[in-house]
Amino acid sequence: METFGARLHRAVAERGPLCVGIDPHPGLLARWGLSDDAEGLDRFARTVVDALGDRVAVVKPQSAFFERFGARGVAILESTIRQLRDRGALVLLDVKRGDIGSTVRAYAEAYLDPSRPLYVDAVTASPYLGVGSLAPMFELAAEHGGGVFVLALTSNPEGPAVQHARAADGRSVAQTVIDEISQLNADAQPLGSFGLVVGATIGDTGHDLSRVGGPLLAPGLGAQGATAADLRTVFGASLPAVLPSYSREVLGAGPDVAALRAAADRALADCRAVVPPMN
Ligand SMILES: O=C(O)c1cc(=O)[nH]c(=O)n1[C@@H]1O[C@H](COP(=O)(O)O)[C@@H](O)[C@H]1O
Repeated sequence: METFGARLHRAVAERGPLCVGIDPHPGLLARWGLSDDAEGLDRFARTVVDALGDRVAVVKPQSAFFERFGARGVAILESTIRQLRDRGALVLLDVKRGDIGSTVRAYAEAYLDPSRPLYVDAVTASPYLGVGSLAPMFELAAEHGGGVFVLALTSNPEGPAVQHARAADGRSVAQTVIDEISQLNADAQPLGSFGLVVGATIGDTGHDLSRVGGPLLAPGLGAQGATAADLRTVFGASLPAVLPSYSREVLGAGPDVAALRAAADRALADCRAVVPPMN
């Protein structure tokens, strides 16, 4: 079985270092001339799949925008995931799950067990109930070749109050998360399956990402104000592991399929200029 890290490494080599999010904000639905209902959501998601599913390495549906429409929205999420996988994109479901371990086990089954309807290649998870509480996710990911991206240093301005706080041993809370995830990737080649989320907006915070061994998802580009050039400041020597992620910046070019493709191509060109090939 090929690990998620190996599959991601290959996808980025073939398609380039880019993740595009599917975040159907009500404002974007309106700009695309779509209704703010399940039908509009379905059309939006299908358009993104048609435009980008066969060319972008990773597509990241944001679950919240599908859950807004209840069972119909989740059914559309299921079919969006299938369509993306059929077109060869890796699907990273942005759900930012985190809970006590026994409940995390159920989340892990929902997203990382290949027999389940919402099965995806990888999910986002929150470690702020303790990294150890996510163990069932790590176990199921390892068992089935999936991936988990754990929040470390998030792109929002509220993040540092929690993430930069000092743990008992003097490290920042985020650094403890970074170090624990690094251990999970020990010896993984060519890339570990356990990633971290580090916002492109955060500047140089002095955190040590040099031993992570897995992918570094970098949201916050475009709509939140960061540019590809900012990745240099945030990631320094760890740039080869960075997977830049854009949502509104690319989606705003729709609904025209050619315009969406051109926006993704521009984003990819900006990222290629900064992010060297993965080691
Ligand atoms: O895990 C994420 O993807 C994430 C982490 C983070 O620190 N900041 C962040 O913006 N995100 C997600 O990345 C997407 C950013 O969207 P845009 O600001 O439109 O590019 C949203 O779906 C956020 O939920």
